[in-house]
Amino acid sequence: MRESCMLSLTPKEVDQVGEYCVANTSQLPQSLLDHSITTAKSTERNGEMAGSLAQCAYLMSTARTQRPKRILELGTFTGISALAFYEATRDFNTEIVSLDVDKDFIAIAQAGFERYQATDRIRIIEGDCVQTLSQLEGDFDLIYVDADQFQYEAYVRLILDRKLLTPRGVILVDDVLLRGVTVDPVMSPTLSDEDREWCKEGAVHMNKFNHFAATDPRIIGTLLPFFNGIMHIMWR
Ligand SMILES: C[S@@+](CC[C@H](N)C(=O)[O-])C[C@H]1O[C@@H](n2cnc3c(N)ncnc32)[C@H](O)[C@@H]1O
Repeated sequence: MRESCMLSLTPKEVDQVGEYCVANTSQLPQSLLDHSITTAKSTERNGEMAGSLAQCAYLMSTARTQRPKRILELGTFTGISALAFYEATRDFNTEIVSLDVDKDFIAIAQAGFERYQATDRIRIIEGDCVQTLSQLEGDFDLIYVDADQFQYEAYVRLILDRKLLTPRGVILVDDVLLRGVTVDPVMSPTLSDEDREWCKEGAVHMNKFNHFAATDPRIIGTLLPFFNGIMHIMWR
């Protein structure tokens, strides 16, 4: 039984698999294809912080299944995941609220939303997520957590304590495996020393977060071993 193992790939092979997934995925909208190029050109390290097109397709399918009235995103970056939610929810008139602290990223995202005429349903709130979550009102059917990885537990605790998630809602928390370094500091041999140090620092917080998500009595947490690790959370 090895079906829970992630593929062991070199960075080049990861890109190849990503391209293959996109080529075999239905209807990725042109806005996302274009915005992924804009993101790669306008941010450091080829827009590495952005969700991949394959991951955007996964977010779109989840949003379509959930048929949400409201989506909350923590971590806008250049807006590609928010745009994915927007495209997926054209039939549901979903309101999308996206949080980020970085003015420069927000400006790129906002320009993209204007270019793709998505400003009618996407609203960005600028500020630190912990502060914004402490004041945000309303409830959300889908919450995507993709901001400061050191703060994940604080984010999800606030979401639960403040009942920002609807009774049948879903929280998706990105990057919880940190290229496998959350599991074992020597995993992913092709990681650079710099990236490994960063992942090792994050892993301390991520291990605490994953344990919290798996054991908090209010929720069911399921750690999914795809992309960079996704924690799927719903009310128990
Ligand atoms: C991984 S990126 C988000 C990627 C985006 N969801 C996508 O798929 O393209 C993380 C984002 O979180 C933002 N961020 C980091 N710390 C934050 C904080 N404390 N509060 C709000 N946003 C934060 C960063 O500015 C960055 O844009």
